[in-house]
Parts: sequence; C-alpha cells; structure tokens
Amino acid sequence: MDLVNSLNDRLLFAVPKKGRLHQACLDLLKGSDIQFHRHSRLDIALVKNLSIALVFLPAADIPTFVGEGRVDLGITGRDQVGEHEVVSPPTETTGVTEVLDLDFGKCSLQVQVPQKGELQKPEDLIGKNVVTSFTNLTEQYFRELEAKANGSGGVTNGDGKAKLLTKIKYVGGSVEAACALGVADGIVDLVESGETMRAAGLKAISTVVESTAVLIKSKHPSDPKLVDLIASRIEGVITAQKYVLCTYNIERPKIEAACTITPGKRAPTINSLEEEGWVAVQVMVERKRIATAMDELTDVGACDILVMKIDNSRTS
Ligand SMILES: Nc1ncnc2c1ncn2[C@@H]1O[C@H](COP(=O)(O)OP(=O)(O)OP(=O)(O)O)[C@@H](O)[C@H]1O
Ligand SMILES: O=P(O)(O)OC[C@H]1O[C@H](OP(=O)(O)OP(=O)(O)O)[C@H](O)[C@@H]1O
Repeated sequence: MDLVNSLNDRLLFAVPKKGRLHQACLDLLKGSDIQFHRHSRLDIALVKNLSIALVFLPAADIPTFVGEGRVDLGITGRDQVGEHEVVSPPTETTGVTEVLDLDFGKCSLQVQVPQKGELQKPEDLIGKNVVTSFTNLTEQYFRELEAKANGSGGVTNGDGKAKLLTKIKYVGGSVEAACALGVADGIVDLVESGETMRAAGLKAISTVVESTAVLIKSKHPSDPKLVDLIASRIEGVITAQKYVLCTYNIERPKIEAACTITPGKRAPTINSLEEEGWVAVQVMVERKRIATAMDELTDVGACDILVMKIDNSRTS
C-alpha cells in the first residue's frame, strides 16, 4: 500500500509517539472508537473507521506541524505549545487553537536549585548557568526577571533588545542531573510528583508555567466537521473519566441539603419513589469528590447511595 498517497483527503491527527503522554493518548483514541493498526516502526497509521490518518510525532514537534497547518489536529502538552509560541507567535493563519483541556499530563515547569546551597530565589540565578529542555520559555522567563531586576538600566544588544545575562543551555533529557554534574547552577524542568527533583537534591523556587495535555487544531483544518466530531468524542471520554454517576434515596424535605452537596453537571434528576415522601436522586459527581460527597450525603440523611462508573458520555 502506498501510505503517503493514501493520506490524501484524510484528516491528519498528531499523537505523541513516546513519553509521558503516549499511553494516555492511545487510551483516549480507543475510548473515542478511533480504530487503527500501527505497523511496527511506522509513524503513520490509517484509521479504519474514519477518514483520519494518525501521525506519531515527538510531543515537542506537534505544535510546529499543527501551527504550520501541515497537520490538522494534535495532542501535546500546553508547555510545548508555549515553548513553540515564544519563537512563532500565532498569526491569523498560523499557530494553534486549543480545542480541549484533556485533564491528564498535569505538571509544572519549575525553576529548581540545589537544596543545599546559597541560591534561594530566581533572581539569584541571574548571570549564572541554567540548563533546560525548554530554552524558549526559560529565556523569556529570565528576560522578564532581568528586566525587573535591572529596571531600564540593563546592557542592550545591537538590536536594542536587553542582553540576557543568564546563560541558558539546552539538554534533551535527564535535566535534573545538570547541577550535580556541575553543568548548571539551576535548572528549569517539569515537576509532577516532585520525586525526580527531590531524588536529585533539588528544590523548586519558582513556576514558569503550569501544563496539562491539550487537544489543538490548526487555524484552517481540512475538515472542520470531522475536527468537531473527534473533539466531541474525546470530550465525552474525558468527562466519563472525570465523573461518576451517583444515585441515592432521600426524604423530600432533605432534597435541598442533598442537592447542595451534589448539584450535578447541569442539575440532578429527581424521581418519586413508590414509598410516600421519598425521592430517588441521580446525579453526576466529580470522581475526586465522590468519597466526601458520600460522607456528607449520609450526614444529611441520604441512604442507598450507589456509585457507578461512566463508560462514555456526551454532555453539554
Ligand atoms: N512527569 C510528568 N508528569 C506529567 N506530565 C509530564 C511529565 N513529564 C512530561 N510531561 C508532559 O509530557 C510532555 C512530553 O514529555 P516527555 O518527557 O514524556 O516527552 P518526550 O521527550 O517526547 O519523551 P521522553 O522523555 O521519553 O524522551 C511534556 O511536554 C509535558 O507536557
Ligand atoms: O516530578 P516527577 O513525577 O518525578 O516527574 C518529573 C520528571 O518527569 C519528566 O522526565 P521523564 O521521566 O519523562 O524523563 P526525561 O528526564 O528523560 O525527560 C521531567 O523531565 C522530570 O524529570
């Protein structure tokens, strides 16, 4: 099969080929019934049941391909979009539009320094060596920091732009090793649980950006209707993962107190029970809140509380 020619007329959808976002993206595609078979070593896979081709790319490159309109749709981290936009600011026709926050891949890009050392605040790194994989965001961050610290009295380049005193170096991974190896005084790297940072003897002293995975689209996708369809399927899966369905029985006078605890996404469904004075309530509750909600519902007199997993959803 001539794979490249069979891409014609298909919507191109970029997915991280490895790393932290890869498996969550595959799960999302499965939940959205986007069926494909990826041949080993091939970075393109045709979707069997929709006119889409998946393109497996490094998360860092996805904003470039989508931003230039070469690929219609993509999933990457908001940090990667930010990193790209520092050097390629969006215009009317280029750049990406965020379609959905996908609620996974949560992390923060933070300035980190050795736990035991003199450096305590980001300003202490001005003029020193900083190592990162996010050189554009880091440069922007230190440019602003230096401008604040120097007022207007800083040294300027030929182009009139303030000369950056902090020395920023790129490394592609294992950024946390840079301080111990003597390459950096501080680093700018992603932190999720904080385990990597602590294990490397580092502490965070400032946050450059917060990030989650996002669905992005180009400014002029080849098939806007198909983009909307995929976005709505993905949103359905994300909502299903985020919420559970809770039902309980309660006496009528206690409904108001119970509904304050579980107001639902739009509003709870309330049906009369055969037993006089009682109602059954059905309501969506955020998964992370469900244990507390159950405790509080019990306190206000709800009983027969049941919680069910939602497989998929289409809500507004
Ligand atoms: N520890 C983390 N927790 C949550 N999300 C993360 C974490 N690290 C990275 N991410 C998110 O995943 C994106 C891709 O990062 P990752 O380091 O996995 O990519 P990669 O460089 O392509 O993979 P690899 O590190 O395996 O080479 C990041 O831009 C960020 O949005
Ligand atoms: O706060 P934590 O939960 O420990 O996660 C943070 C780590 O995760 C990422 O690296 P990754 O493991 O993807 O590998 P890399 O260093 O090769 O990029 C990031 O660069 C940190 O090193």
